[in-house]
Amino acid sequence: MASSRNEPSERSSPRLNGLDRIPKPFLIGVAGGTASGKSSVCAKIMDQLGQAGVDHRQRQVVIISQDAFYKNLTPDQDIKAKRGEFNFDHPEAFDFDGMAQALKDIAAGKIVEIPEYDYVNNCRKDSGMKIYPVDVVLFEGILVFYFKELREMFHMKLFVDTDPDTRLSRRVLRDIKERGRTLEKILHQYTTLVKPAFEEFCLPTKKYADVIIPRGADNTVAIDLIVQHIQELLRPTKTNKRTRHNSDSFVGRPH
Ligand SMILES: Nc1ncnc2c1ncn2[C@@H]1O[C@H](COP(=O)(O)OP(=O)(O)O)[C@@H](O)[C@H]1O
Ligand SMILES: O=c1ccn([C@@H]2O[C@H](COP(=O)(O)O)[C@@H](O)[C@H]2O)c(=O)[nH]1
Repeated sequence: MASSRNEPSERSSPRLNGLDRIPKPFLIGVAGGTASGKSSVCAKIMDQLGQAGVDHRQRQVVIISQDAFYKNLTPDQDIKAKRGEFNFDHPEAFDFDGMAQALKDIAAGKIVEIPEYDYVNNCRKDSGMKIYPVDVVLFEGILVFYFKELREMFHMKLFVDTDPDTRLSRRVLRDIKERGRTLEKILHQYTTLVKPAFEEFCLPTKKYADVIIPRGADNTVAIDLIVQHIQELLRPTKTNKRTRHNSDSFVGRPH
């Protein structure tokens, strides 16, 4: 469960250019199918905002994965998960309340503890990640636009749109290398659960995106434009100097 405290920030680094005038973080949702490149796109955005090499306690941009909010499995579900038969792609698999509370606390400038997820053992790790007050939050996951309350909190919504064959081949390589899976189990889980759930729950949320990014992290033009746009939005001008609230976006486009 995410937890939060009203501790004062222990940091002294300067805020991102101009953000000292904007008290709330800029929340960006990044959705897309499995292995579409959501994490890679977020990493590139963070890099281009000049934050990649910065210590996590000093950072003004943070990436949070929705996967941190998978519910704990019951013993029966755990047995199914080990066989590749538990549906991790269904909205019910996520702790929606935990996600919403964490985002609200981050938006309120609190220090928040986010769980870390262990894909090998299908459970949360004992350790978590402390999120200090930041200027920009990139919240990525397959179903970040599925939950209305969550969706409406984002100031910018990106959908990473990568060809399904490419996604499957990347998922196979990644899950064998990093998530302790066998080819047989990956393909079984993909065809019976991941692909149908993508079509039912993830793909229909593409319509909520402000920007669709074809080819994911390879799309340097789209990423450059998004980074420029973020920097432009966050820079105070004579006309947008007023304080921004989540329900009072100064971004031109209505959601
Ligand atoms: N443009 C790319 N070219 C080659 N491999 C990529 C590319 N983008 C992502 N990958 C790889 O594909 C896998 C999934 O990418 P990732 O960014 O983690 O996707 P997601 O967060 O959507 O699951 C990772 O192993 C990553 O290194
Ligand atoms: O224990 C787990 C948790 C998740 N998954 C799969 O992960 C993807 C979501 O992560 P991406 O980084 O977006 O690919 C989802 O499709 C789940 O099926 C898992 O296999 N096991």
